[in-house]
Amino acid sequence: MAIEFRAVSKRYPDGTVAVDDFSVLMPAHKTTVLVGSSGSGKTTLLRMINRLIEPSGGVIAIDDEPIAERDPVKLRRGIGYVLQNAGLLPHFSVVDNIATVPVLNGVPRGRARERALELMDVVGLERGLAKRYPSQLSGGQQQRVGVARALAVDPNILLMDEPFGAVDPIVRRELQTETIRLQRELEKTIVFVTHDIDEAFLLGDQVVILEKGARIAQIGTPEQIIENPASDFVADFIGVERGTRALHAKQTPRGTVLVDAAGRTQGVLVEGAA
Ligand SMILES: Nc1ncnc2c1ncn2[C@@H]1O[C@H](COP(=O)(O)OP(=O)(O)OP(=O)(O)O)[C@@H](O)[C@H]1O
Repeated sequence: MAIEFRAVSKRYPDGTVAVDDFSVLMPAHKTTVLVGSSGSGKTTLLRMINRLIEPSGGVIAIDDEPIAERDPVKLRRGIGYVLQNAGLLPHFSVVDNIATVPVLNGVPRGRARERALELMDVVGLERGLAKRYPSQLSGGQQQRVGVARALAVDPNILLMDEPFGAVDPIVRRELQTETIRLQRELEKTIVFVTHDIDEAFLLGDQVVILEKGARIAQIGTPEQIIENPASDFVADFIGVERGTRALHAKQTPRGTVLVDAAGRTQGVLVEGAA
């Protein structure tokens, strides 16, 4: 399902303009990443898709149907939502956390639990963890439960708000890889919020770089943005002159290698490839 923002704005009651005239098409079955610094309006954009926040102006449409005309509860049934701290219910076991929403929707408990176990397989959680409580899981495992729970209603759309912000870098990398695998297998339309540009480039088919007021600094594939940053702001934000993206060629007896700004060799230059 494609999601389209048409001239959407959001002004909070205190006068803060969090989103100012935002228009973007998020294609079906692709991952769109919203990336920007703190306060740029990413979460506001995301939460307008499932109507946890109502826009002050403009239209948001899913497959061309404006969501303002849809019943919010029914709308949310088709949309999975994953949050940074996983948002699990502390007194519910893993399996019941995953099964909660289907049970609320009327699926018999036994059937919902069965499906929850299947979803544990999908997100790479051992079924042996099913009876544990969230506090008995690692941060990475909790996040996987959060993803399984979001998938439990079999949504076409998955909203992910900094889902891996609170886990350590190694687990984060694992979860990122899992997200790419899940996307390939399940073909959901994913909207992913992060302030980490590397995560954005890794996961995004389409990356939207935001400035304050959710103004679009650049939108494109990771390749388009890296190869042709639209402004000094974007060049600076994506770090074209720093870290792993600032590569220079170094000659070695066996050929040319590429070295990043920190002096680490990142790879070998293969002439004529790609
Ligand atoms: N309920 C609210 N009332 C007033 N202002 C708000 C409210 N919620 C968010 N804002 C403001 O709107 C702007 C955008 O906030 P939002 O949470 O969407 O940004 P964000 O890019 O997700 O930030 P972060 O990365 O820190 O989560 C900020 O200036 C924020 O202070």
